[in-house]
Amino acid sequence: MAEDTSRKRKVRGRKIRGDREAKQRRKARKKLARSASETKTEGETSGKSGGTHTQRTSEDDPLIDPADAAPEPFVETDAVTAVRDRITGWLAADQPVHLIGPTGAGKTALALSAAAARGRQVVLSNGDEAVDTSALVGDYSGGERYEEHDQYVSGVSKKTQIVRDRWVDNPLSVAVREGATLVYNEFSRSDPAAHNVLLSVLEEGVLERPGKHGAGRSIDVHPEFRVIFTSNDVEYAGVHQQQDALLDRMVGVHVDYYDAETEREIVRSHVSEAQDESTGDGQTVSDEAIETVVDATRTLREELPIVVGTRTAITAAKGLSVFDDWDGGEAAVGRTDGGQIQFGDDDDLLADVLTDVLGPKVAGSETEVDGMTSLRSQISEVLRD
Ligand SMILES: Nc1ncnc2c1ncn2[C@@H]1O[C@H](COP(=O)(O)OP(=O)(O)OP(=O)(O)O)[C@@H](O)[C@H]1O
Repeated sequence: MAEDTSRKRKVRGRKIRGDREAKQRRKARKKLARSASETKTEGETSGKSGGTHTQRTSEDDPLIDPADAAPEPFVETDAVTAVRDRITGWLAADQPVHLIGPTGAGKTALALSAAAARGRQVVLSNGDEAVDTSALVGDYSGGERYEEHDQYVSGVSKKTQIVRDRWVDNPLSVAVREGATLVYNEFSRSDPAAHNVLLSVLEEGVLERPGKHGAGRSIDVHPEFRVIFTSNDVEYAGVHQQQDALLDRMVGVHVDYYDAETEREIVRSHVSEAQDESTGDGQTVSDEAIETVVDATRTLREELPIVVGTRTAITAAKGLSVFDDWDGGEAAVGRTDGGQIQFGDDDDLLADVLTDVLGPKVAGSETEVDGMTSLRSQISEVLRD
């Protein structure tokens, strides 16, 4: 297997975030933030004596603390920080950013990292056929019971039970109101008509909430509101053609698969994290094994007519860390004295694992068996070269 030297770069300033104590501290902070948000009002009052208010509950609240939004583990090599800095730079220039790239290249991780780096709350939304305007903006959800107290004179008062429709803001409204960073993943999967509301948000700084009655139908966009869109480059062209007017108001940053060294770092960080969580031990897949998996993934990416993203390498490496005693795999791998997986001359185990990982992409068609069989032989062929 040819090593990819063309894109090999010296990696400086590597940093892997992912220490368990820091995670626990962040969880505790998130819990605190949640309990605070339970008493936060939406700012709607009845205007009558005694007053009423609508309380948002923590389940309604899509706001994520920036520390919790930061992906973990997150590797920061020069290649990663270069793209992330482009994104944060455009956000600082008040430009909506659209990350376009192939599946599994790291768009979501970059979007979340860039959003978290702003230090403002983050709101996540996922594009889908079912997403319409109300899924973005909000809707009335059931009745809300509340009491009004009218004090006429001392000792004479009236209590009235009132049930009214309760308006619940959805991700776009919450982000716009709070000045959060909205990460709208795979936005091109949604019907373009749902995005009409985004035009006035981005152009005029006003969000219309079409279904809402009375005052508050439109809200001013908070000056710190920002949005990061992501889309798969194939789907971007093929699923729903979004309005030119919307595309015209965002900048596009292309995200491609990283260089080999960065992909190794990413795989290593995920394998270590998985090991830490399940056994408390450190990395048990050797650097050589990770290098082999990443090289194989990169070669298959070039050779196969299916998408072979960084996620493939991560999953294969995690598989290798548990399947070392698989029948037929013994010739392929062994363990060093330190317990690390080492590859032998035979790549059978690696081919089996990669076939399992990539199988779902070829299965399900009428030629399922042929697909899987030919996938296995193509993988073996690539590994032999
Ligand atoms: N810098 C990074 N550090 C650690 N892991 C990363 C990094 N970048 C990407 N990954 C990991 O690589 C995998 C693919 O990344 P991600 O999900 O962000 O890609 P994507 O382009 O959004 O994929 P999709 O198009 O399928 O949604 C994930 O497991 C992610 O955690």
